[in-house]
Amino acid sequence: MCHALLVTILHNWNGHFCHSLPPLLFIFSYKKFPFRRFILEKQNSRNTERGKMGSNAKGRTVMEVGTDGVAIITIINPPVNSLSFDVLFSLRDSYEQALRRDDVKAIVVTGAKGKFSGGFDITAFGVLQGGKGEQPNVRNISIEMITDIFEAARKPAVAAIDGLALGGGLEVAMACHARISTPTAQLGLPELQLGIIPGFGGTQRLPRLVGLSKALEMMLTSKPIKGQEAHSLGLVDAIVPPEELINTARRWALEILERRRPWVHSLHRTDKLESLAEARKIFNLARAQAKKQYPNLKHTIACIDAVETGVVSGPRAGLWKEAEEFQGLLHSDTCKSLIHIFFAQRSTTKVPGVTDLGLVPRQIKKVAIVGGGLMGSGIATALILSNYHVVLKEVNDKFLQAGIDRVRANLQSRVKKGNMTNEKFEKSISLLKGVLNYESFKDVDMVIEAVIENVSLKQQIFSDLEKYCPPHCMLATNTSTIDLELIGERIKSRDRIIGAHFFSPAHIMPLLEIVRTKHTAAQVIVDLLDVGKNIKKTPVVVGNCTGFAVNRMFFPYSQAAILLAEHGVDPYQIDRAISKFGMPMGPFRLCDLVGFGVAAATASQFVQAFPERTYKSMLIPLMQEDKNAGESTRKGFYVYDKNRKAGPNPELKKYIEKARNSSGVSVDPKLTKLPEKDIVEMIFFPVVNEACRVLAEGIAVKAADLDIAGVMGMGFPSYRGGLMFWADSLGSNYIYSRLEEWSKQYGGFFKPCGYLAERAVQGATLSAPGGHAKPRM
Ligand SMILES: C[C@H](O)CC(=O)SCCNC(=O)CCNC(=O)[C@H](O)C(C)(C)COP(=O)(O)OP(=O)(O)OC[C@H]1O[C@@H](n2cnc3c(N)ncnc32)[C@H](O)[C@@H]1OP(=O)(O)O
Repeated sequence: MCHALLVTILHNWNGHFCHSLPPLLFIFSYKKFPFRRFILEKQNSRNTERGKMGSNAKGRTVMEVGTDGVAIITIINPPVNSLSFDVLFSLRDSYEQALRRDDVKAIVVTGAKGKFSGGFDITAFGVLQGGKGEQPNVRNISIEMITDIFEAARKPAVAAIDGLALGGGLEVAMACHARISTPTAQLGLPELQLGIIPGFGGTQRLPRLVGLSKALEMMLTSKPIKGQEAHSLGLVDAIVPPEELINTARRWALEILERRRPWVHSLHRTDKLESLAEARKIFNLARAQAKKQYPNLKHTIACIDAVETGVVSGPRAGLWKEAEEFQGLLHSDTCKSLIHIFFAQRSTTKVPGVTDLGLVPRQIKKVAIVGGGLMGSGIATALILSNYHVVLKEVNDKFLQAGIDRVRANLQSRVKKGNMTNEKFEKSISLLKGVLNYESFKDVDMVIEAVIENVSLKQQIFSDLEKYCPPHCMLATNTSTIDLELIGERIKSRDRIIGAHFFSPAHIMPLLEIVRTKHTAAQVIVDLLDVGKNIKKTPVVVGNCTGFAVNRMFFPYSQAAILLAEHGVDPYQIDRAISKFGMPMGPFRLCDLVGFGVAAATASQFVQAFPERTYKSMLIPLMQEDKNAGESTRKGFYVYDKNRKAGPNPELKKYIEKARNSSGVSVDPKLTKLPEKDIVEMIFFPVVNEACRVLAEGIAVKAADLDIAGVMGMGFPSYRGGLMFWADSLGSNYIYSRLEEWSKQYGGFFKPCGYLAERAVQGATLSAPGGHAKPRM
């Protein structure tokens, strides 16, 4: 649990997006519209293109014309009806056919299987990002297709939205002349979470439908809204239950044709736009907030710029500006990193040798938790929020009541913030039962032990669990560091033992580190993956070792900072450089937050496990002796006022001096003027080095899992793609040579591992598969 508290704050501060877009009679002219030419060329070479367009290049639309003269165009591209190039070409073809046919009077656009569309096909971003030859340009789709064909159509079109209309999906819907939605459909422009801005006219149409402030909020936060709210904002025109969706939409389309409903071109509405003076104020405020909250990100500002251009110079100019910004952002490191994170997050549940065996997760109905402390009560909260029955066990009434009170407080804080109804509160809390013995464990499907980090206590608990729980019951521990083999030493059914390492507060933090030993049954891993999904966590499956993946990778983070401070780097400069890099806070501020007690205990575990590469310093023990123990004592590397505002500790220099003498090191004049870039590298390259070891030993299945673990567990900036993705952007050779150079000057702490050395010699990336040990099972 060493990083439990740390991780909470980190994540909350991270601010990453883990995890917030003319009625002309159109006569098509082949010569005038290069996009048409592009499409035809693409169609001719479609077979070759298929390979390039990513795995989703199987999409299409189908059109059915009813006796009422309404053409229903349905987008079909499972699983989320994303807009692959195939779908876009086919949508255009269907539209053109509908416009040409005399028996078609009006159009309804919808998505198959209850989903309108999840937006542009993210697997096809690679095609847009280029390669050789002519590449499709989003401007062609946005202006020549969506605006000049769809919105300008001389037959009315209505979007029938169920499930989701996100990104390009909502943008297509906004180009229709009306939108009908189900109440629970999700509508949004989440493009910024991918490092781009909406590119199919979203920056122009959304503000004209919902007003500037709401549109900016929706785009900058990437958060979707539900159909009901979309209706109250004017984004959709009517709300109906799913079974009435298509019929209402087709009737609505005919009523537009008969002029009984307005024929609205969103791009040309102005009634929702604020006055120019008011708009300027909104833009200035949004820019100031974006710069403060996301200082390293350009695309937030680009989004505001595109909206502003449309408001100041008209929507057509806005569309051009949007397309220009989109095209530029596509090639940015931020976009590439965030797209990597998008897929990496979804791939953590694909575990070779486990999830490919055809195992079906068993139903887990009732879960027991041993220990009602901060972690146990957080885990209980997460479970009851997702409708699991929970038995919470403590050793006496007082502790039990405190645990239950903590669960109640966790839920109440949701009610206070308006995120939970009283009814849901009552329902959730009714699922929790407090107990003082193992009686109620006889019919549980899973137990999570969440007591203090004491090996013999845990061993005793697991012996008891084996006695009292049914034979199918999964036996999980929430330990953050202790070897699972040791915990299960006294029991027979070791195949049921698994680590369920939650990060505090467990009901909020998104990461679940699932630890398997070589005995853990694949079925048990599949079961826990399913529980993780149900309680909305991102699981990362890792092997068993001291600190597992997250804590182990990051132990050199604070050690490197202390090493640098002892060699003469100003600690506050280190924290500033690391925060600027994008971490929620620097290592010294973090240490204060976690508390010196936890920091020292964790450090000692790593010193024991990896003595050759831990930097041993007296700095923390010396400060602890004088009751400087971090934020809880209002004195640590910083001093804290009563509002928890941190300021430099004037005595810190003295302690560093003492620690330096005790380590026998001296100030290195070179380091006293260390540039920020070097500070970042000297702190993070040892972390990369340890991550390489984790990979080489098969503790992690793939580098992308470590990227997700670092982003969700430690607050590593997602817009840098995670630790290994970022490292690969610098090159294995560069990292190796720098570590080698520092290890000669400052010792074994920096010594590059064999895996890194090998990759450097080969000129290979650190993330490339192969060459490392089989996953540990
Ligand atoms: C020009 C335009 O303005 C640009 C754009 O439109 S960019 C795209 C904007 N759209 C988005 O950002 C939406 C991204 N998707 C999501 O947020 C979520 O996937 C979702 C809300 C649609 C569905 O969530 P959920 O039901 O939990 O399923 P989830 O596991 O995320 O996705 C299911 C599968 O669909 C894939 N998928 C989801 N959205 C996709 C998309 N837009 N393109 C391609 N694949 C997509 C996922 O990768 C996943 O594939 P997998 O099963 O092989 O791992």
